[in-house]
Amino acid sequence: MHHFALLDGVLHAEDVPLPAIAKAVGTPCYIYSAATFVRHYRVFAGALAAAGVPHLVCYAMKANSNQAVLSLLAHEGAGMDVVSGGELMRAQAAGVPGERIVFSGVGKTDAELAAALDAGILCFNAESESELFRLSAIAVEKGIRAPVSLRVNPDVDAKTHAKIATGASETKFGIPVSRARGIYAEAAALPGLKVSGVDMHIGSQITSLDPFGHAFQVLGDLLDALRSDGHAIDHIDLGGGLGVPYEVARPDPPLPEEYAALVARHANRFGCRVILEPGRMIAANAGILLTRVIHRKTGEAKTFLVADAAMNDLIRPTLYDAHHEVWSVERRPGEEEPVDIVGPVCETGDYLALGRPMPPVERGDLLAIMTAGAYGAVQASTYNTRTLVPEVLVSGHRFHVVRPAFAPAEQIARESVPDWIDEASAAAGLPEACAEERR
Ligand SMILES: Cc1ncc(COP(=O)(O)O)c(C=O)c1O
Ligand SMILES: N[C@@H](CCCC[NH3+])C(=O)O
Repeated sequence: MHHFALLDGVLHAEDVPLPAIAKAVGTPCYIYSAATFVRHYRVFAGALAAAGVPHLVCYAMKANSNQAVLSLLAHEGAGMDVVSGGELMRAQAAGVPGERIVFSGVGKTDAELAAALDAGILCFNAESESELFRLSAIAVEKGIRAPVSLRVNPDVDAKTHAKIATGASETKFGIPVSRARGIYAEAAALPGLKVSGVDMHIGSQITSLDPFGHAFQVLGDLLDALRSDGHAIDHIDLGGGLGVPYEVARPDPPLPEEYAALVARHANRFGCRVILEPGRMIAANAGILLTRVIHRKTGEAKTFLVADAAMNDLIRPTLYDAHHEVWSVERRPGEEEPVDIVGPVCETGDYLALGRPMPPVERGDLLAIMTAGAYGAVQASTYNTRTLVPEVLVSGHRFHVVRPAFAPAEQIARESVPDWIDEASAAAGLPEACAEERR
């Protein structure tokens, strides 16, 4: 079942026609399907349960951290993977108990480590010796021991876009597997730490099971070694990274069920609880970006559709050459022709799709940028003093604005001009030539 589908020739989100949302909320806006979020979570967790793997799915909220989305998943029993004090605060605000939170990231500050200790989180996924020392010291001050895993870098090629591959030895992430035993021994000797797991994450939008299989093998070997060194490992965190189908014309990445079967094959050997941190898999196809065409413009050799959404709203095409399908909300009859779908931002790289075959599209038409539920709204900015677009959650016939727009007037109102600004201008002085002229 697809929750974004044509009904009587009009694209709907669940039971709501998209033009109705455009009318009520304006464009551009992000629109999420509650049922799709829930279904994706259940497919993941269900496949592991069916395979008899003791597990916890910690949704990687960096993909989409809207409070409504988090509340929905928390209600399903999901745990959360957080990467900042801000995300930790979000997990807590959504009612996720500490024992279902893991904390990833290369740069946790003292304040963030302390907040997570106070929250009683399940595990710190540490990424350096320096972090281990700080975490131990802060835990000792609090008179507790911090549960810790080391994020190990298995040095595999995740075969994904270079900007989102994390499992090769030249990235900033994790510690090299070759040094893991030594650093685990150091961790175990620190008074504020309790070694409890092993962690990895090799990258994102991974479209083949091979890199995962390879990495699970490396982790399994390490786990055996760590146990023989006397560490009591009670869980293994396999990270996230499973890709989603962005392109109709490309072979689909493995299904969550196939991924779960691979996890299950290794789980026996691991002999402990398995934690997974899927982000994109849960969120991507649960959301779209709705935009309206402002102008249709014919260039020398091309046709441009200038949409009201731009790279500041969805940066994935610009940043990763990412492909998002674009659908007309109400398709007009006629031949397809290739067009560039661009935004109003003053950057040549501001586009949503290039050379894309589209049916006839006129000024004023609505377009849906598909598979935009993950790494969409969370990566948006107000560049060019554009509105941070609203987010809308749909369930059945209902919809709700789960984050209102952040408009230019409010952006300006948040800034502050010091009362000495005129003096600052005088204090800057004039360059010689300029001063000459003014004499
Ligand atoms: C540590 C960690 N866990 C989980 C994820 C989620 O990845 P994905 O959205 O590809 O499932 C990421 C992002 O790549 C990550 O850095
Ligand atoms: N932001 C990236 C994914 C980054 C993964 C985060 N560790 C994307 O849109 O594909």
